[in-house]
Amino acid sequence: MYLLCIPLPLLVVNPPVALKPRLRWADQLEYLPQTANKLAMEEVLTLGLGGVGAVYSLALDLSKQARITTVCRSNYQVVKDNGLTIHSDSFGKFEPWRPHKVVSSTSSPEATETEYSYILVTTKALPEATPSTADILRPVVSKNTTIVLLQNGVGIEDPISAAFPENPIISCSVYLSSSQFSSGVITQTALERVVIGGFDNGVVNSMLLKNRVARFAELLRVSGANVAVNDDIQMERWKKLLWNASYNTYCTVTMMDTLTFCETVPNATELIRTCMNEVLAVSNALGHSIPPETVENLIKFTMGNGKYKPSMLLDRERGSQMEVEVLLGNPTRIAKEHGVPTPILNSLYGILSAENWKLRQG
Ligand SMILES: CC(C)(CO)C(=O)C(=O)O
Repeated sequence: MYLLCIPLPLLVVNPPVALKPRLRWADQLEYLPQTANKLAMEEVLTLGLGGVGAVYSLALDLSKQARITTVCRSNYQVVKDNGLTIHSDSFGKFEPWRPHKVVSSTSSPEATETEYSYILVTTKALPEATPSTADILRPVVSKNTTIVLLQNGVGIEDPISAAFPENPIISCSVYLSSSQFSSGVITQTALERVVIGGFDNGVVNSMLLKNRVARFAELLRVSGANVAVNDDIQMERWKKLLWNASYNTYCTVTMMDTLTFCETVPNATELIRTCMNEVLAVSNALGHSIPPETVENLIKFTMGNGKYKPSMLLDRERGSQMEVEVLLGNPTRIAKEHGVPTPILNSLYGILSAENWKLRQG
């Protein structure tokens, strides 16, 4: 059993950034229906029903204020016939849990007949994959849809925002120890925490975005989820990247869980620390203020905890594509644009890109 609890320094929510100028009355009125509809049933579509997708779909369902349609691919038949078995330390045991509707694709008539207020994207973030996530979403995104990204990495919002500039996007930093070890059976142990915030693309009205974030947070909170709202969600994403760009990558290269890597590789701590400091330097160059002691706190915490297999290692073991672009490719490109040297991240990017290529060859 692999357990991981995320240390407090990683979870501490920053104080809100400076208040934005107040909207005029007329602008506020325009968005009043969002508040007036507060208790209306939300139509929610979940793309991807693995560990993260299943647990947060269940959570939204438990709010009794959301009707869940799920798009399933590999587990479509199993979920359609039997529902999902979910054993969740946070939300309880469900044998089975059934979404309102199960569909096999976003373009199927059963999927497109509904207008969704929220679409949850919980698939792996693979910007290089075809069809792109934006293309998969296109048939089900309508004028009033808010797109919620529950994915790892940085820069993940850009392609979605480019495809749907008028739709609010909620970006989420998810800490969830949950996996689908066999088709349709999901296990989630102690860790459950999500930090959410609006993605400001300069097009979507900021009051509308704030309302959509608040409503989504409320839905999760009602169900008992551990949710926090942070206006500086990008800082949260970079903070999480400290862990993902170091432990995910070294554990995957060595095919070792965190503890085995730390205990058997003589310079493990030095490797992790250098990697985290590179991520910190890029994040500083972007103007995010992650406390520097976060690095040592994360190392101390991870070394003092049990064996844990990061998601990237699980992907490699399954022979699936790994999130190399969003955990390493985007950060190294951003580093380059800002003149920040990242030799360790660059070399991990090269090595893991090669591994991804080999996985694609089968
Ligand atoms: C934080 C953690 C460990 C679980 O959500 C993760 O992001 C991963 O395994 O990739």
